[in-house]
Amino acid sequence: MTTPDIVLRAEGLTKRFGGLTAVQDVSFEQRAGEILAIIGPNGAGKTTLLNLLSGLHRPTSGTLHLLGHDVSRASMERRCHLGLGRAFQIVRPFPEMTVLENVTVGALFGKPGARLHTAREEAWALLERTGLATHAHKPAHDLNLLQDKRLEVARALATQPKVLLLDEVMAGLRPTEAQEAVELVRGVRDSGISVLFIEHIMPIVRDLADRVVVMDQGRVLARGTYHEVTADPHVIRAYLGTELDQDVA
Ligand SMILES: Nc1ncnc2c1ncn2[C@@H]1O[C@H](COP(=O)(O)OP(=O)(O)OP(=O)(O)O)[C@@H](O)[C@H]1O
Repeated sequence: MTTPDIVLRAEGLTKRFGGLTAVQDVSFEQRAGEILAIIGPNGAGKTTLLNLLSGLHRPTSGTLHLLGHDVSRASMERRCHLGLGRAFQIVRPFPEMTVLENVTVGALFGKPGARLHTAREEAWALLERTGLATHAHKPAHDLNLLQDKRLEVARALATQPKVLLLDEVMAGLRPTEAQEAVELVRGVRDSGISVLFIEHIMPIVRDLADRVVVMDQGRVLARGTYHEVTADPHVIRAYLGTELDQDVA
């Protein structure tokens, strides 16, 4: 099956928690092969939006299409099987299992009916690709932070996504490690997977994103290329200034 031109289409997505509207009337499209960044100040609703995309939350209103399928009310499993993968900011592998076993679980989860030996072969290939092959037989709790993040990306890739959601996976990395992680994400995109990521570190957004959606107080404040949104006076007022001073180098 060919991948549609638009992999994600959110229309009027809204999420209320009691009296608080965390995400309000958010609409955007992600094109196939695109790296799309979601940025905005603390509390802007970025994580809630990602939770609406992955299926952790159901929207109060609005719709979401994934690869042409209406998944507005679909479970996380259904979205995963349709081609959505997610790596979390707080890395949560199974700590006692080896790195290889952790990725194998991802490969089994992503494909109902997958055979164990096929899943293990796929897991090996992903460990090579994410630079973790030499750590394959270590328990996951022995990895350092960068390796943990590589493992999280490998586990998400093991579900064979067409769209990968990344939630601040660069957080806490040293500058050289962040650059390695940037290369990893570029490699993921170059393999044909569309990537949507939340990030606070602006140089990473500049280096990675084809387009940027800026959120503020639950709404979309601006969208465009990095240079377009960072020149937008509304974005500068609501978010930038201090953020632009941060650097990964
Ligand atoms: N499960 C929940 N129940 C109630 N309120 C929530 C819940 N999740 C998020 N919120 C609220 O929704 C708003 C948006 O939060 P969210 O975590 O989505 O923002 P964010 O842009 O990801 O922030 P940060 O950059 O700090 O992670 C905040 O006011 C937050 O307190």
